Amino acid sequence: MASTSPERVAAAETDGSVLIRRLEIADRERGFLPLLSQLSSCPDLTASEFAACFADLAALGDDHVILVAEDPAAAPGRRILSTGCLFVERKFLRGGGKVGHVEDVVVDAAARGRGLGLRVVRRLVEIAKEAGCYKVILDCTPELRAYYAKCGFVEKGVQMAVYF
Ligand SMILES: CC(=O)SCCNC(=O)CCNC(=O)[C@H](O)C(C)(C)COP(=O)(O)OP(=O)(O)OC[C@H]1O[C@@H](n2cnc3c(N)ncnc32)[C@H](O)[C@@H]1OP(=O)(O)O
Repeated sequence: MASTSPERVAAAETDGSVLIRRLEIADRERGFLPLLSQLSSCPDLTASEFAACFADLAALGDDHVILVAEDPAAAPGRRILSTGCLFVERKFLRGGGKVGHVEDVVVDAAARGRGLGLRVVRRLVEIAKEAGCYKVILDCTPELRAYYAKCGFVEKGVQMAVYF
């Protein structure tokens, strides 16, 4: 995840106004946590708590990729418009195969309907393919079936969970 990782994948792409790139530590000041709170509970982290979490995830290298979509023209604290995460799970199955898990996809409420969610998820799927994953999976609510179908996913199986 960290921009300092030697095995970092080249994730950046731009349409001229919004840049999609990997999460940077400075994104705490650009609205990353308030954006995540539009998806689920995401209490604020101090700068040092954020840095510690960033370092833990950065240690996973290209097995944990967090993308953000940044609008450099927006107000400084509201520049991160979208995010999504890819976790690469390594297996003994399939000759030491890899499975990509897409998690924590969210677009700022004011920026929805502009194709940002599609761009972020498609880029995550490309990264998973480039990493050698044989499939990419995710969990979502029934209401999001059509959105993820637009992103190239097909329905498969049933989600089960134990919450603590
Ligand atoms: C694995 C997970 O993380 S699941 C959690 C997903 N996140 C959330 O539910 C958080 C709240 N919602 C959001 O952040 C956004 O609404 C998202 C991420 C679901 C969609 O992001 P957007 O940027 O608005 O979607 P985007 O504009 O890229 O839409 C792409 C296509 O999907 C369609 N679409 C978008 N949202 C939906 C929806 N809820 N239901 C059906 N179709 C949808 C769009 O109409 C568009 O179709 P088109 O290309 O034919 O015009």
